[in-house]
Amino acid sequence: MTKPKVLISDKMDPNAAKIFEERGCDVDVITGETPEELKARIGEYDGLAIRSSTKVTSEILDAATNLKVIGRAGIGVDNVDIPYASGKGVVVMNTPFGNSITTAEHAIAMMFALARQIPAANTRTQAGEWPKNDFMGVEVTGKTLGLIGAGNIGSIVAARALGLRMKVVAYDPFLTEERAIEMGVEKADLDTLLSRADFITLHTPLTDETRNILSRENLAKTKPGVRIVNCARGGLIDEAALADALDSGQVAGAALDVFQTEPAKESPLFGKSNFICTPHLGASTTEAQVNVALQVAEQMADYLVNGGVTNALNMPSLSAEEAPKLKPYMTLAENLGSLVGQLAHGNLTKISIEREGAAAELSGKPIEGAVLAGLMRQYSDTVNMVNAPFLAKERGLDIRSVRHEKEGTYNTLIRVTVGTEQGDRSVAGTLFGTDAPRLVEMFGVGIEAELAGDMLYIVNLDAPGFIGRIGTLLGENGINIGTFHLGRRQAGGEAVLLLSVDAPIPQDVVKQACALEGVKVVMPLAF
Ligand SMILES: NC(=O)C1=CN([C@@H]2O[C@H](COP(=O)(O)OP(=O)(O)OC[C@H]3O[C@@H](n4cnc5c(N)ncnc54)[C@H](O)[C@@H]3O)[C@@H](O)[C@H]2O)C=CC1
Ligand SMILES: O=C(O)C(=O)COP(=O)(O)O
Repeated sequence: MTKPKVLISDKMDPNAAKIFEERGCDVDVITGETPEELKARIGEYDGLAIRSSTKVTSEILDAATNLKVIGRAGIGVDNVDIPYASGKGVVVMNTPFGNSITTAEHAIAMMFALARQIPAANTRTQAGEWPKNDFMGVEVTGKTLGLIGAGNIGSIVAARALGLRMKVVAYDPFLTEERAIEMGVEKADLDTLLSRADFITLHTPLTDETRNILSRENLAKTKPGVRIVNCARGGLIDEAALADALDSGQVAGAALDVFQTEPAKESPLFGKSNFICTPHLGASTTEAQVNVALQVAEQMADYLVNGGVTNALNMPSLSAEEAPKLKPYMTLAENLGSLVGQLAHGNLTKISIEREGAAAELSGKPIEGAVLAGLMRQYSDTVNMVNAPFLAKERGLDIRSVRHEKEGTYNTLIRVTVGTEQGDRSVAGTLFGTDAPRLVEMFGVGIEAELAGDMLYIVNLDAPGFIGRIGTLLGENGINIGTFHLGRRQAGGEAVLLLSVDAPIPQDVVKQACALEGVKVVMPLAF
């Protein structure tokens, strides 16, 4: 097997490259390339490891013809076009906790730097001025911290602020009352927070809802003399409005680690005496960089080498231990999806995926992804488990997943039922032993078959002589039959015939088979 190839395109702790190599990947570290250079190179790689500098746009993804996984050594993934990556079947992972303490500490450091004007005092002291009378600070003890975003980083900032004897008011639409009590913070709406906070720190991702959350209008609602810290994402604050608010004194000080446009080479904020900034250093500590580098390399290598999925933003998790156990189920699931997809001719409105017995104990999402991948392969060659659920939803397919803990006839079973214009159609399969996927039921008829290669599906009226006639027809056309599987509901009723053949069946042979007496359906299948 050729080794997966990974490109590290942003500055990353050397532990990342080491882990990739140890885990069986070839790795190149090439940082600081232009988008054109990256576009020209990316086609060679199975994995791309990044921080915030590399912008993974749709153009880059179009050129990334072999790419399977993007790993973000850090938290924010706004530099990756995730919907586009999902559409291309590329898994996007991040390391959601590795740098959160470090970033929370940076926010607290910025808050103190603002409260005591440390950067300006330092500059002027070192210039020989000794400006002791120019820097009157404020205490943080007893002050109110307004926390916008109370997730991983926000809650660490809250804990540190409580330790500093501050009061914490949090605005986060997803924060429950119980969690707020557990964190020791007061849950508030945004306007209340703005009117009460002496310090505001931001800890949300940049989304359509959070963009410009500190707009000109909202800055005007703040308590006069507020100090604002943003170590989350540029774009959360209207920078021009913030510059005006600093000039008017409405905002007494602002500290930004992140800017709307990065690298920020110019800004209306630069040069203001009550403004502090750092060049996106929130995650830049030795500890955090080792954490995220190790973690991203381990996660990506797991996926590329073993199929394990951790911390993916566009796919359910799957541990490296569970991945090998799931492998035969994934083949079964994909084949069942493919079978119903081929038989239903695309007229599908809904699909239900049932797991019974041992299959019910396994993660449902990967099995669901594999069924949908098999199903959606009728429409697109580039479909895989990552993009199949998105494509299925795009087509308006109603997807249901059901688990039955109790075993039925088989100790493990996957059943796929699709809703078509002609009514519901169901197929089911099991594993023989631990790793041999088998179809065991098709449209209510018991039939045992391995779904592989080229096959022919026939429904006919059960009558003597038919099997001989179909065998003769295929033989006369030079088609060799590999395996032969029969099933029927009752003697003399409808019978199902599933043949595996050594080559695809030509259309004219299909037509001849359709013309045979008693034949109702003839359909070539491929797996
Ligand atoms: N400056 C730096 O170097 C670093 C910046 N960050 C950034 O910090 C931010 C927060 O990271 P985490 O705490 O790990 O993320 P998280 O996902 O744990 O927390 C984000 C919180 O924001 C809340 N939220 C979402 N929409 C909101 C809205 N409209 N209003 C208020 N709250 C809302 C969510 O409910 C969630 O609780 C991210 O944008 C991340 O990219 C992270 C690491 C380093
Ligand atoms: O993890 C994050 O979200 C960060 O913003 C850190 O960015 P960086 O890896 O330092 O470019």
